[in-house]
Amino acid sequence: MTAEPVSASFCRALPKVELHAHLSGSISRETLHQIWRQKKNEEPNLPLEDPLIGMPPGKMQVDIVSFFPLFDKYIYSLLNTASSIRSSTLSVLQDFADDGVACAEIRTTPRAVPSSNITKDDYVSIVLDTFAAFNAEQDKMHARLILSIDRRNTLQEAEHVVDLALKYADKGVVGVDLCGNPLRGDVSLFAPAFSRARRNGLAITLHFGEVAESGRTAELECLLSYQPARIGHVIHMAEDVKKEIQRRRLGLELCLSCNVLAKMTAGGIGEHHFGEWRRTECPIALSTDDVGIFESSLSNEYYLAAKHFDLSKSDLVQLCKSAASTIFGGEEEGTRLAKLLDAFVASLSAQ
Ligand SMILES: CNc1ncnc2c1ncn2[C@@H]1O[C@H](COP(=O)(O)O)[C@@H](O)[C@H]1O
Repeated sequence: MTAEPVSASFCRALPKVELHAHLSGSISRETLHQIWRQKKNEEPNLPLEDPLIGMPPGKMQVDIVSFFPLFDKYIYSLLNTASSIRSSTLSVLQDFADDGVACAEIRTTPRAVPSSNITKDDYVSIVLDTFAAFNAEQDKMHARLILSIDRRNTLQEAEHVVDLALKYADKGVVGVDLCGNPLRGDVSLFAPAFSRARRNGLAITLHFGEVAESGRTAELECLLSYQPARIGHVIHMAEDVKKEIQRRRLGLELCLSCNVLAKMTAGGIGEHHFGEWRRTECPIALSTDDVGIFESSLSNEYYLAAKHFDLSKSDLVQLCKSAASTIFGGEEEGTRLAKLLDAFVASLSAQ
């Protein structure tokens, strides 16, 4: 591989693996705008502001407190019909594929839309049908689904998410996640739900230590007792917890721009904890979290990592391999990714 510095086009061409992306947070501003325009045509008195004005591209200032209400108060009001859920899902998949993502495990929280007679089950089925149609149409990117339990859920709601994940496991659901506002909820409630998910073969990923308040050892030990294969963000925690993560070699889904822009970490990209974790044996999957909001694509995340941590082209290929080693999508998909990465390296050497 050439020793030239990493370029943006190299990062785009790299066959990448996206393992931590929230579906509704990954919708581009332009797609939200189009959905808004269509609704506004149908309903001129629509009380919602144009997303290009309400969430101005390149000028959004969000922190962990102002971030979550964006979904409940705004984005979900736009995604309230089967057709808007379908078209936004398709645009997210297309955007990841266009960015050179070869494998995407995208998560979403089952959401009922009573005004359109959409149950949580219908929602998952609409999303999965869109994934299936996308996967069938092209061979560049394979998309799988992870269902999220929201920290605000009751145990009964969490059990329903697990029911849906099991019901649709043979249609592309590969795991269960715990997400939502880290300043809310009691994660210990969900033990029976995660235990059932695991007993039935679903892989588990958990948002982990996103803010100091959710980084207390009691909470993190509880989360580790759910036997996650991967954990996301992994910012705030005591040294003993870090050691346990390393002992288990958990897969780490790390989101550079999201954490810096939402001020979940102190300092800039160069101070991100990616620098610390990359010296351990835990596989790392650089991920975008919510590219629709933070506006940094996965290839840009790789570019930023190269720039701020002095990584070479072969370091980035290794990073992709490390992400591929921690997918939930199974051995066959792992082999496909390994071949893609080998072919990518071979094509560079041939140049
Ligand atoms: C800082 N990053 C984050 N931390 C925790 N939860 C997050 C998140 N970003 C997004 N979500 C969760 O994902 C939902 C939107 O996508 P879906 O409707 O599920 O597809 C948000 O409502 C929130 O619960």
